Amino acid sequence: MNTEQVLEEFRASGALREGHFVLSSGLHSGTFLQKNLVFQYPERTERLCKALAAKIKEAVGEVDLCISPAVGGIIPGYETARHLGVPSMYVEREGGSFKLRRAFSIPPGARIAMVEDIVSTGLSSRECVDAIKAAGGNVVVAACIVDRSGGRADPGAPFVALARLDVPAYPADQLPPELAAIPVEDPGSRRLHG
Ligand SMILES: O=P(O)(O)OC[C@H]1O[C@H](OP(=O)(O)OP(=O)(O)O)[C@H](O)[C@@H]1O
Ligand SMILES: O=C(O)c1cc(=O)[nH]c(=O)[nH]1
Ligand SMILES: [Mg+2]
Repeated sequence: MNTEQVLEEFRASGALREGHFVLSSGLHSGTFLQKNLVFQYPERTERLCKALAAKIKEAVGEVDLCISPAVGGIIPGYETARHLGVPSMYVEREGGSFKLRRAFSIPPGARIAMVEDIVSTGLSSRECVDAIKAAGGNVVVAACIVDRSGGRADPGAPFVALARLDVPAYPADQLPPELAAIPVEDPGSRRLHG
């Protein structure tokens, strides 16, 4: 699957949103990939994650386990794991930082694929990779459906993206006037329990 085919799944789901969004990182953008609108469709999710699983295998060979950052990573992590024929776990925020909870435990020596939905700055991916390492895991690849950083993000492990875009994002005090004129939405979960 190439970037245009991935974007077509987002467009057809109404998931390619224009407006004024504050991103997980705190940066602002006029474009938001509302992946949950794609993941509500099992067949679209299957197509995307089957392709991501193949790309992971091509890049690093067999893995033993997928681990994703909640909330957005849970569905693509599970579906990618299904195509890789391995288990799927997730980390979730506890007091602001990602932890492996729910009695999940990492088998010794497991080769782990960290599976993220969208990468913007790479911060959430790095936090997830760090949480996996803190739980004793070996992350051999950081994979995502869409990297919107133009390849500049560093997720903290060898990086595989199914699609790659370069979408502008701005600090709050450097907004272009056309963006500043639009009311802001905060669609993610990072600040939900603040
Ligand atoms: O590369 P970054 O700059 O970290 O941005 C990408 C992250 O932002 C979103 O998560 P968010 O924290 O908004 O919550 P969600 O997973 O519940 O959507 C998305 O799911 C990624 O995890
Ligand atoms: O950076 C983010 O928080 C982000 C960007 C995006 O396009 N989609 C998303 O779910 N999160
Ligand atoms: Mg997320």
